[in-house]
Amino acid sequence: MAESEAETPSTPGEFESKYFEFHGVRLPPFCRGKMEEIANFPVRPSDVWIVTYPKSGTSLLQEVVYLVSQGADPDEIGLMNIDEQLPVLEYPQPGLDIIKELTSPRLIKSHLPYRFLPSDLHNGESKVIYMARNPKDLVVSYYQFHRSLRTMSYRGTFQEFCRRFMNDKLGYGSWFEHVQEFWEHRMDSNVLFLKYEDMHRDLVTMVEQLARFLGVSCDKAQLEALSEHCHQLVDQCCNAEALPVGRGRVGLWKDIFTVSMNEKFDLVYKQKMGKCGLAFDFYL
Ligand SMILES: Nc1ncnc2c1ncn2[C@@H]1O[C@H](COP(=O)(O)O)[C@@H](OP(=O)(O)O)[C@H]1O
Ligand SMILES: CCc1ccc(OS(=O)(=O)O)cc1
Repeated sequence: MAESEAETPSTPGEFESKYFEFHGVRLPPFCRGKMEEIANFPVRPSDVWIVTYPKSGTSLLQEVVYLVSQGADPDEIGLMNIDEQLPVLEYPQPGLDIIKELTSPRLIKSHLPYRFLPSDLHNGESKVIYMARNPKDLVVSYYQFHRSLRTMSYRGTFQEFCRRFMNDKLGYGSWFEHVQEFWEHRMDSNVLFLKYEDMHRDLVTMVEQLARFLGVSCDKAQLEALSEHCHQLVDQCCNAEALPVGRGRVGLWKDIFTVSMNEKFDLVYKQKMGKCGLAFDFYL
């Protein structure tokens, strides 16, 4: 989705006008007119859905899920266009009609909040993997993404962007509601709730969890090989020489947040996350 730098700056008004409100949630323009069709989208028992708030490590998770479920080689994954294999439900391309016709088993991604997903998913019709990322690294990542996206051409400061995030005024709505809604469904038999930081902290346990959830049977040696392959995928991004140092690492927010911004953020975090019991690693 990332596009090149915009030539014309986007004023706050222009930026606002790019979104639309759906049941009180700010959604990107490409979701307009298809929310009802999405609610009625036919889900299959063999589907695997990957759901995240944007910039939660969706690409990495899709590679790991693909590897665990299909047993593919990590080098092969690097060469193929994996995004083509795992469409995003609400994106204009390939679109709902094409996704409906894909052969089983389908792997489908979405950034939509739980309540806007196909109602079949609420009825436990297929497996849903949700991944959450600590909101400080996420907001930095989402800001960088908005700066590089021509259609959004965001030219505000990080401070202003962070304020929008804390006030739930970004595309796909409130991060706080997004994660808490899924957290409330973490015990549903068709839901697996994961955290991005755990991919960096304890990938082996995550691979085990994924294999169990997806019904992939493997012995200890196979599990070790799978985990080793998944490590390669994490390294390909976070230690890639071509990328800015430390992309995707946990705790990079510390270089961007000011002390006062951090204090304000912690206050909002405490207010909005309340006593939900969901905790994140902000450093590793
Ligand atoms: N193997 C991988 N491939 C792509 N992105 C990865 C990755 N490992 C970690 N990431 C990180 O995941 C974030 C993007 O999330 P998403 O895939 O949901 O858009 C980026 O964070 P940063 O912007 O903090 O570097 C990116 O660096
Ligand atoms: C701000 C609009 C937008 C567009 C696309 C997104 O998804 S992704 O991060 O490229 O997967 C998120 C937000």
